[in-house]
Amino acid sequence: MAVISTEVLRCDDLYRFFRAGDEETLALRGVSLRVGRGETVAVAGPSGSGKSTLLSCLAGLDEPAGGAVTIGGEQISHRPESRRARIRSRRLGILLQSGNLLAHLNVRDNIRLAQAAAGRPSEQAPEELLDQVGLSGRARAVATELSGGELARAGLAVALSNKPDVLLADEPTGELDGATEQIVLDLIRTRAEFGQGVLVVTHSAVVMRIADRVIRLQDGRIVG
Ligand SMILES: Nc1ncnc2c1ncn2[C@@H]1O[C@H](COP(=O)(O)OP(=O)(O)OP(=O)(O)O)[C@@H](O)[C@H]1O
Repeated sequence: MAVISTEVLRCDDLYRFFRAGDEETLALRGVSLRVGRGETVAVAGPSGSGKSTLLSCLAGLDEPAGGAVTIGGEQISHRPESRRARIRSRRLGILLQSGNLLAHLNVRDNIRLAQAAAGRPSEQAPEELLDQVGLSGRARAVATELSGGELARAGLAVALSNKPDVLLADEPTGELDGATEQIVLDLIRTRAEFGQGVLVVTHSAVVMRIADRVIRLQDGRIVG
C-alpha cells in the first residue's frame, strides 16, 4: 500500500448534467475523491455510470455544473480554457481511448511538442521515453503506421513526457494483448513509485489489481 503524503488531485461534490431536448441526464451527482502522491486509484462501474464524464471533468476538458477540481493545489475547474490548457500541459498526463497523438506529427515530435507546451523542452529525450515503453525504433512513425498496442504505448510516452503530477487514463489496456498490457501496467506502477498520482478508469480486473484503491461509480455516485 502506497503512503499518501500529499494530495495531487482532488474533486469535491462534482455535478454534471446533460440535456437533450426535454430529457436530462445526471451524469455526476456529488462525486468527491482524492488521489495522493504516489497513489494509483482505479475508477470502475457499469456502462453509463459516469466514468468518462468524471475523467473529462478532472482533466478540465469538460466543466462540471457544480463542485471543484484541484490538481497539485491549483483549481482547474471554472477557469478560462486558456488557463485550463496551461494547467493540463504542465501538470497532467492524459491518456484517452480516442488516442492522444497528433496525426501529422511523428511519435518523437508529439513527445517534443508535449514537453514544449509544458515549458520543459529538454526534460527527457524522446528516445529514452520510447525505450521505456518498449518502442525504440518507432520514433519516426506517425499514428497510422502504428499497431493498436504500439499506439497505446506511444500515447503513454506522450502522456508521461511532461513529468505530470497526475496521470489520467481511460482504459489504458483496453485492446492490448497480455504482454503489452503488462508493459503498460508496469510503467504506470513505476510512475506511481516516482511520486506521481494515477487515476485510471477501467473495467479490467488486472488493472484494478495494480491499484491501491478501487472507487466504484453507479448512476453518477460513488457507491464503494
Ligand atoms: N454529451 C452527452 N450528451 C448527453 N448525455 C451524455 C453525454 N455524455 C454522457 N452522457 C450520459 O451521461 C451518462 C454517463 O456517461 P459516461 O460516458 O460518463 O459513462 P461511462 O461510465 O464512461 O460509460 P462507458 O463505460 O460505457 O464508457 C450516460 O447516461 C450517458 O448517456
